[in-house]
Amino acid sequence: MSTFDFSKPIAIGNDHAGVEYKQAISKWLEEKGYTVKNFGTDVLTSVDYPDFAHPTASFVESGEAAFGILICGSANGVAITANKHQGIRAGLAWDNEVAKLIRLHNDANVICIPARFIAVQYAIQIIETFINTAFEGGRHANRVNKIACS
Ligand SMILES: O=C(CO)[C@H](O)[C@H](O)[C@H](O)COP(=O)(O)O
Repeated sequence: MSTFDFSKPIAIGNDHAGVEYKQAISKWLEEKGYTVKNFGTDVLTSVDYPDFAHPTASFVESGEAAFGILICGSANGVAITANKHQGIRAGLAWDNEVAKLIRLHNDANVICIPARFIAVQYAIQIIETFINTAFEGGRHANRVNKIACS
């Protein structure tokens, strides 16, 4: 069961390593009836991932998105960048189990996909798992509430 508000768009951002994955993921999401807002580059020319991860994260942080998807080569650059935003909990997901855990335990609102390490169809499966998993709360809520630093 998803707890995301799909009256809002899904924000998606990527660098040059994530262009093709962004296109395939966006197509799949739109075919499923979701609205996607693109903050990523659409060309393969080398770019700097923070220029795309920050705007994506800002849109999620402002409450305008259901959640965010970020894609780069290893997913680390975009995850590190997004997690600089106070309202963002960005989790790196390379398989279904981890995608489930970043929702169940961490209430992640951004999923970061490593395009150079997993197949595109598997990336789509991972995102489907993320969408269909709700935060478990309980002991995890105490921990999530302690993440923010002043
Ligand atoms: O930032 C990253 C790793 O932390 C991303 O994987 C980038 O996509 C990667 O660094 C880009 O590398 P490139 O050699 O400039 O294509």
